[in-house]
Amino acid sequence: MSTVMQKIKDIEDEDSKNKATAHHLGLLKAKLAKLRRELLEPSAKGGGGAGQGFDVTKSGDARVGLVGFPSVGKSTLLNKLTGTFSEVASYEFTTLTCIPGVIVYRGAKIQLLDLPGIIEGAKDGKGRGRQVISTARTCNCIIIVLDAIKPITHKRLIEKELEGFGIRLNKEPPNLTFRKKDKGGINFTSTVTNTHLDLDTVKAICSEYRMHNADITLRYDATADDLIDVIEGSRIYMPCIYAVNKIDQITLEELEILDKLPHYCPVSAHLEWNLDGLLDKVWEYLNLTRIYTKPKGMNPDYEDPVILSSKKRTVEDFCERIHKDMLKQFKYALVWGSSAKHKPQRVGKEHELEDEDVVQIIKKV
Ligand SMILES: Nc1nc2c(ncn2[C@@H]2O[C@H](COP(=O)(O)OP(=O)(O)OP(=O)(O)O)[C@@H](O)[C@H]2O)c(=O)[nH]1
Ligand SMILES: [K+]
Ligand SMILES: [Mg+2]
Repeated sequence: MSTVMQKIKDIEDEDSKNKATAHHLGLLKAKLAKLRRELLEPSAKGGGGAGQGFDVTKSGDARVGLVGFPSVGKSTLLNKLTGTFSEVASYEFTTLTCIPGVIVYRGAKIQLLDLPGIIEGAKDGKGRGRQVISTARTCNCIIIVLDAIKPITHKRLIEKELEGFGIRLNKEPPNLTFRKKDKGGINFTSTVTNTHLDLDTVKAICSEYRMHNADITLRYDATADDLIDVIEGSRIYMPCIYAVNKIDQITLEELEILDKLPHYCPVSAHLEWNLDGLLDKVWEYLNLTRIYTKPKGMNPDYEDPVILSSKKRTVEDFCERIHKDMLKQFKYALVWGSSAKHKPQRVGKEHELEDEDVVQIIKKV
């Protein structure tokens, strides 16, 4: 283990010397990604254990995790948002395990996870860091909690810990294809101008993975890291909100600056300031789809929507959530709402639903 850690450090040192050429840098990045994976694989010995999260059952329609340095106010936030009890104290590492709570918001049940504080080096096995970040990987959205009176550099440190564990924040999966072949060498094409990658760099990265025959097509200005992410796989792309807590401790001028930053949400958990704003943002970032069911001849049930994710929201997904045999009996559906062209529109099971649509399923007789 220590040798892997040492290798990582050596590469990071070499990287920071910044003398390397683009393709050499690409090679270093690939080596680094491979070593990190080695470190996180279950076979790895010692160093805080493998990438196993806390054993908390998933429940509800979505899972949101609170991640941050110690004593930034994660537990205070959980208590105020969910009414669940998690111990709060002025000393660091008060929370030692994962404490779940539930928020019912706009008819959706959102599981909120309070997690132990992480420190720099968490991804490499310091403290309970790996367990925390493994659990974070199971979330649909992460709230990075920052302390308004602590240095702003903390944000970047937390991001690096999550990135080191394959979590990509507020980022779309790279729009590039990588196809392994049996022969033909490295074939690199791009539909746009590339400022980061050239054939040499791509070849250096591929050779590190012992891949000498592959078709690589870029559809945007991808970086070496993006290519490595695609080759490595198992990356998780997740929305992230930066909740800057303890704003009762800063000036109005400072608050105005924070308020303008993208993905930021200033709050005071203790004084319950802007918790509604935070919930609104969580809702926005989760991008859930509420579907109201309308039984034949009756009004829609607006109290208890079926909650679908933004990626799985066809009529078929809806049917599967209602009853396992629903699809067998499915004839067509009537849809009212923003996804419908008429009121109602008759649709098949491939139809994509929108938030707050009303659906009536017509069964075969
Ligand atoms: N001034 C101020 N203090 C706060 C606020 N929220 C939390 N605190 C205080 O910050 C300290 C740490 O709060 P916790 O909720 O225990 O923080 P945590 O992030 O869960 O800490 P660990 O579990 O140790 O990682 C406590 O003394 C809280 O009372 C806030 O909005 N304003
Ligand atoms: K604490
Ligand atoms: Mg805590």
